[in-house]
Amino acid sequence: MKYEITKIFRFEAGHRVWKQNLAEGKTAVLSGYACTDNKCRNLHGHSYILEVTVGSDTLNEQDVVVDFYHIKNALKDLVDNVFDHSFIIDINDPLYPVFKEYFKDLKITEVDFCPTAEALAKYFYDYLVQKLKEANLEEDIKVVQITLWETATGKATYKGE
Ligand SMILES: Nc1nc2c(c(=O)[nH]1)N=C([C@H](O)[C@H](O)COP(=O)(O)OP(=O)(O)OP(=O)(O)O)CN2
Repeated sequence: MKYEITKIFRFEAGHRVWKQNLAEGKTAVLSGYACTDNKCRNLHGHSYILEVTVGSDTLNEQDVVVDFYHIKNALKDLVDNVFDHSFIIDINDPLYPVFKEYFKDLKITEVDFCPTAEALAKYFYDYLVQKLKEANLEEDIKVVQITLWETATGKATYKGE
């Protein structure tokens, strides 16, 4: 892409990485199979920072890829009304039925994957691609990448195909 623009969103949300298993799997060798405290299985929260990068090889008649305003509004409902101040839970999480029963009056965002930064980045990517398709803009504007900062020291990026 000759031109790329990035819009940043912020939201607060809780989650738990129920699949975390630091003592098992091929990558556990990196820590010497030492860690058994899977702390991210606990219910915890993040001040997420979402970086949305879209691009084009040409500028439109207003000399922009797309106005930041439109990118903001394409994701505003999802970020502010769905994710912000919610608890993100995988419907495959063994605790999901308990959440459904006891927290039905609270804001829960249901997803069909373990809500890691990587998987959430792909979720936002797919959502924006679909929005652009619905607006017949998929040829004009490409989603270049989505980066999701989970903590000040950890982020994940999804770039699609
Ligand atoms: N590859 C991934 N690893 C981890 C993810 C993730 O989304 N992708 N998520 C988590 C947890 O949600 C966790 O809250 C963040 O973990 P971590 O970086 O270990 O947090 P710390 O506060 O301990 O970070 P330090 O800066 O190293 O103190 C876990 N892993």
